[in-house]
Amino acid sequence: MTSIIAPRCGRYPVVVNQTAARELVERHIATIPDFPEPGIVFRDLTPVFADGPAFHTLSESLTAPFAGEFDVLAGVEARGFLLAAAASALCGAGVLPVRKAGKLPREVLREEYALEYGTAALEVHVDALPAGSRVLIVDDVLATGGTVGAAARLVQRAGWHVAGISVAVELDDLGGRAALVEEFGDEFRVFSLLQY
Ligand SMILES: O=P(O)(O)OC[C@H]1O[C@H](OP(=O)(O)OP(=O)(O)O)[C@H](O)[C@@H]1O
Ligand SMILES: Nc1ncnc2[nH]cnc12
Repeated sequence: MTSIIAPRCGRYPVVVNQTAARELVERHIATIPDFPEPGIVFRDLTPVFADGPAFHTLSESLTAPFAGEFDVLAGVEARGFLLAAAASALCGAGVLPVRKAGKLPREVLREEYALEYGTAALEVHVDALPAGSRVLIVDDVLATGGTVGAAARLVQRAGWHVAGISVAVELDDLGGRAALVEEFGDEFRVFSLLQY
């Protein structure tokens, strides 16, 4: 059993039992074959978000392995927004919204990337954070790694530091972790609560 001490609102520690977290969250994940297109096995976390204890536990479990190592949580639109916002409220960190292209009103940096089912682009405001800010990137699913890889490149191009990547679900067969290691080496840790 792995237990991790994590800061809560910077004042007192909370112990996260990652084994219990894994079991609770896994019970609420729905698996949908052939969505959004034939051949894709979709891991749907909306039932996790709908269950108070499961969502709370998941949000704590994503930041616990990086306790003391980050200043801000980057949430990737759209599902990553939910996790970053919930986790930030629990640990006292701010949120950096990493948005799909064309949504942010001021000067942006943009990174294009490939998905398991398509291509997309992400953006951040170039002046969103002070130089050197330590940014923990959170998302629901790590599949090919295209999304969090693009988010990591944005963080680095903006002059911030990638404190790590933390996801609820890692799809092992899609090679996201290996792709991140190939691009970034061992610059930062990648944590996933569940693997399929
Ligand atoms: O590792 P990858 O191959 O990049 O895939 C993972 C990404 O795919 C999904 O987002 P999607 O782009 O479908 O957008 P959504 O959150 O708006 O549904 C998921 O929420 C991750 O962000
Ligand atoms: N198989 C999958 N399930 C849920 N989200 C995803 N994002 C990319 N691939 C996915």
